[in-house]
Amino acid sequence: MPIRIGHGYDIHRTKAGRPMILGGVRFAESPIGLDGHSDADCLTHAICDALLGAAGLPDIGHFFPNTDPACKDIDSQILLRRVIATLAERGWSPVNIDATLIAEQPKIQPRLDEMKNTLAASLGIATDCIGLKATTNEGSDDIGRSLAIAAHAVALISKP
Ligand SMILES: Nc1ccn([C@@H]2O[C@H](COP(=O)(O)O)[C@@H](O)[C@H]2O)c(=O)n1
Ligand SMILES: C[C@@]1(CO)OP(=O)(O)OP(=O)(O)OC[C@H]1O
Repeated sequence: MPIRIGHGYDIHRTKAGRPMILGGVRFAESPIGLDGHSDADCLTHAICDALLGAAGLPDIGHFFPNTDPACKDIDSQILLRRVIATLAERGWSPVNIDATLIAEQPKIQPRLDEMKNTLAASLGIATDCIGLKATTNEGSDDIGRSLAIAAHAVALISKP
C-alpha cells in the first residue's frame, strides 16, 4: 500500500473586526480575527498544504487563488473538502494529521475537541486520527505580540 507524507505551513496577520476561525471553529469572544482573502483559517490552510504536498500537488494558492472572487471570505472547511476530493480523484485518502498552532490568543485548549470533530468531518477520518496542539510564541516576534497566528501540519495519505 503506497503511503506518502506531506508538510504544510501558513501564517495570517490578525485584524480587529475580522472573525477568528481556527480549525473551522469560530472564537466569537475574540476581539481580533485573522486577515486574508478567505476566512483566513491558517490551521486549515496548513492542513490543506500538507495533504497537497503529500500527493505531490501544487499548494492551496494554486487551486484557490486569492484573486478568485468565489473564494472571498470562503469557509476553509469547503476548501479542505475540495482538497480531499482532489486527492480522492488520484486515489489518495488521508490516514492521519498532526498540527501545531502558534498563537498567543485565543486559548484553544477548551475548544480542542470541537476543532478536532470539525476537521475530522471535513477530512472524512476519525477524530483520533487528528493530533492538534497549540503553543504560544512566548511573547516574541509578531506572533508573540498577537499580530499574527501561524500553523504547521503534517499529513499521511495512502492508496489501497
Ligand atoms: N493559543 C494557545 C496557546 C497555548 N495553549 C495551551 O497552553 C499551553 C502552554 O502554552 P506555552 O506556549 O506556554 O507552552 C500549551 O501546551 C497549550 O496546551 C492553548 O490552548 N492555546
Ligand atoms: C485561501 C486563499 C484563497 O482564498 O486565500 P487566503 O485566505 O489569503 O489564504 P492564504 O493561505 O494566504 O493563501 C491561499 C489562498 O489562495
